[in-house]
Amino acid sequence: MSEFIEIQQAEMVFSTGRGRFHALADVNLTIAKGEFVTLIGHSGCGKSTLLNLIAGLLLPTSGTLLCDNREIAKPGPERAVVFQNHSLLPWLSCFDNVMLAVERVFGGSESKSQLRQRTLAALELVGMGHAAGKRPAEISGGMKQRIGIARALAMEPKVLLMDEPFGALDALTRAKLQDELLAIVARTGSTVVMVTHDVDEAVLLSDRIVMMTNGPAATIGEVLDVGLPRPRDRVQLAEDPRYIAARKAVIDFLYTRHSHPAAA
Ligand SMILES: Nc1ncnc2c1ncn2[C@@H]1O[C@H](COP(=O)(O)OP(=O)(O)OP(=O)(O)O)[C@@H](O)[C@H]1O
Repeated sequence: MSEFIEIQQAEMVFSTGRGRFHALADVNLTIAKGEFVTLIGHSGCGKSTLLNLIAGLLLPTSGTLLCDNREIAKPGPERAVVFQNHSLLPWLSCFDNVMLAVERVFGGSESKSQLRQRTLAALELVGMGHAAGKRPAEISGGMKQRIGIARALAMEPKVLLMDEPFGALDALTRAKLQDELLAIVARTGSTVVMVTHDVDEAVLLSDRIVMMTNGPAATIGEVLDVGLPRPRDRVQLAEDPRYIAARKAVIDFLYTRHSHPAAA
């Protein structure tokens, strides 16, 4: 597989009221097209900072980030982001929330009816066609996250960037959306980079798990090749020795070798 996202010697230093804060140092990572990569690490280690660098929402203090051989200099529709808190516009219907993004990307080249078709197709993809006319306040948290994912997928991004997309959901809704995401990614072949705190989520979804050390100057400690065949079934995996071994490797990294300073 070809290298699609390349992160070379990325470093992030924030200027704060109390001086400079060295968040990330020496981050090197390449992600192939169609790969599903999760970033895992303790709270505050810099997962969101790294995701925001890939999104172009932040620029590195030094180092280079490339997407499809182009330097990442600002946000772009080829790198769609799904946040933990859906970020839907409350005064617009679900349909219009998705349509807004579709218009931004395809409005210059497609007719209104093509744009509407794209919007509906994205809502159907996440099983939300029936809620098209509802406002965000009228649907559940899990449904809002689905709309956020539909909005991102509707832009046909080269890369889907997800920052703890299921973090605010109850365990059952979370499991359902994880399964749906697996099915969607299998269908679309999307490249995904996702931040999570959840070891099981990381093992279930990822091709590779990027494990980050604690900050300041956090970096990539290890990268685990999950190597489980797809399609993946959470019930069967629960007893699969390869799943158990992958889970243990991440837990060892997080709680034995890099336990959180606050918990030590
Ligand atoms: N804009 C900013 N200015 C100053 N410091 C920042 C800024 N953004 C992040 N930081 C600091 O950089 C470090 C990494 O933050 P980041 O949000 O990337 O961590 P995280 O691993 O995503 O955390 P969590 O899992 O709790 O969401 C933290 O110490 C944070 O306080």
